[in-house]
Amino acid sequence: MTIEDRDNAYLITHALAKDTLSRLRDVETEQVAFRKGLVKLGRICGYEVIDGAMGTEYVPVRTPLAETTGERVKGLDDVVIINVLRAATPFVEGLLKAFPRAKQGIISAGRDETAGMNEDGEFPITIDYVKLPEIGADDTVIVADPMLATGSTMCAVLEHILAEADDFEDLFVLSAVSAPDGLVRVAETFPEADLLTVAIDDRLDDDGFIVPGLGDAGDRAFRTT
Ligand SMILES: O=P(O)(O)OC[C@H]1O[C@H](OP(=O)(O)OP(=O)(O)O)[C@H](O)[C@@H]1O
Ligand SMILES: O=c1cc[nH]c(=O)[nH]1
Ligand SMILES: [Mg+2]
Repeated sequence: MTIEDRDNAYLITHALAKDTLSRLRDVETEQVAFRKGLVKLGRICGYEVIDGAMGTEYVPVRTPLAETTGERVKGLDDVVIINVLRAATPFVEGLLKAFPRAKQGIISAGRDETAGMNEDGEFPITIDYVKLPEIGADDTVIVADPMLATGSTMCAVLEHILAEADDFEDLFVLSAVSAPDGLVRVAETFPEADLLTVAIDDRLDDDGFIVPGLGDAGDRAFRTT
């Protein structure tokens, strides 16, 4: 099974998204610029979700001069954004500029990197904090994590979400950079989700890092090593 076979994985192709990601990839981009870049990318991706998936409806508008008809985005208030701690935090800050009234959830999920990848290319994932808002049938749920590497974190996160909510309008997994293996793992395991990513990179290295990728997004944004 390859990405080309999937009908639930999509590339975000906005030129500014590609430009911003290229700056994030640059090893010379330091913490503040890196964090701001993730915020910017989140905002662009949010606009792309609105443009590609949400549609508009006609509404009456009274300007200072006349009655007219305008357009409003459908379902803009029925959005749930789930922040996968920690690297998604600046990414979500940007998404919230596109969805300022979104309900927000948090899932703290981390790879156990000392355990390493198993023979199936998965990491053990520790989830130690989950706080989700109520998810309703009209809600568009966006699960944000800039990095989708082996997909282990996202699979664990989606399992949690789907255990609490199985009725929603749409479920999007939004990432900046994905590795082919992880993307396929998540797309196959969760056919009810649509996967959106700005780039699909070449491969994972032996430590489970995306190559070329952008390094450790959490460490670069939070200045830890
Ligand atoms: O697809 P996977 O192989 O699971 O890898 C992706 C995960 O790795 C990173 O988180 P990390 O565990 O480094 O935590 P952090 O965000 O706190 O740095 C990243 O933010 C993803 O959550
Ligand atoms: O390349 C990777 C893989 C997982 N997490 C990251 O931050 N970067
Ligand atoms: Mg990390």
